Amino acid sequence: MAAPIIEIESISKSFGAFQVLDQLSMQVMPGEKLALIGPSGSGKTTILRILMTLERIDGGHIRIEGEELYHMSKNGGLAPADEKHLTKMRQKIGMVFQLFNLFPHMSVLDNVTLAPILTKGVSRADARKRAMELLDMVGMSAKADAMPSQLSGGQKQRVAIARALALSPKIMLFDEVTSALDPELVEEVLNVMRKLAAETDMTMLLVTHEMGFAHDFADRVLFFDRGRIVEEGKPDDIFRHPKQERTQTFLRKIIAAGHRV
Ligand SMILES: Nc1ncnc2c1ncn2[C@@H]1O[C@H](COP(=O)(O)OP(=O)(O)OP(=O)(O)O)[C@@H](O)[C@H]1O
Repeated sequence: MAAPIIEIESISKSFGAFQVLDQLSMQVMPGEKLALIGPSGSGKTTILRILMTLERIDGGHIRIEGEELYHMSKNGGLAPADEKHLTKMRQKIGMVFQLFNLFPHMSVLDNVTLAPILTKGVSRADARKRAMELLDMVGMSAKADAMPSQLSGGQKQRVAIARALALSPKIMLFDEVTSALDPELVEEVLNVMRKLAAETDMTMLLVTHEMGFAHDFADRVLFFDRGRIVEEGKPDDIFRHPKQERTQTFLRKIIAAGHRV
């Protein structure tokens, strides 16, 4: 049996007195498509940010392909080891954020080529060639010379996906990537994600409030509440036959609000 690509072991994280994650453990297998669902504030986004080393952990272990992501630092506390290690680990993971985070003063093409040129030393010509392939894949090659301000939210998000893919990560993290979009733009972004799921063997972790999409997309769904995994299973088990009362209550509210699960 293959080894997990991500191993999270008893991690804890507090912001001041507020404990967001409480001894959380989970494993992700290579190529798995995972949906993280649950009420607001349950810690889903924090997990993605910790994997991306945008937040530190207070305790526990995270291993990516068997390699420790955080080490005990000289002044105590767990932190990414050093710049070199951090760069290497970060290249394994791409993240797409709710608010796109494109560089506003750079063209679409420059947004996508920047990281490979800067962090991997890829030549400008090679970076452009790869960027155009990726922009084509997300249906944005015609806008390669446009500036982000000239794009719709859905277009920006598709560029952000191409940019995250430019370092050829093995793991992609999607943090509520459609929640800032007008409803008519949601589907174009979800279609790109469907395509990625179908055509690549990347490991994908998705934090979402789109339960219908999570149901179609995921191999496994994790339901979070107050920094813990309350229930996990195949989408049909979680969405059609949730066992835990907290999962049932959460889904009842979603359905009552008129959403598909
Ligand atoms: N940098 C921070 N400083 C202080 N508190 C924070 C910080 N980041 C997150 N939090 C708090 O931690 C809790 C968990 O946040 P997180 O974003 O992980 O939840 P979530 O499950 O992703 O929620 P949502 O679905 O609303 O995005 C929230 O109460 C949030 O306010």
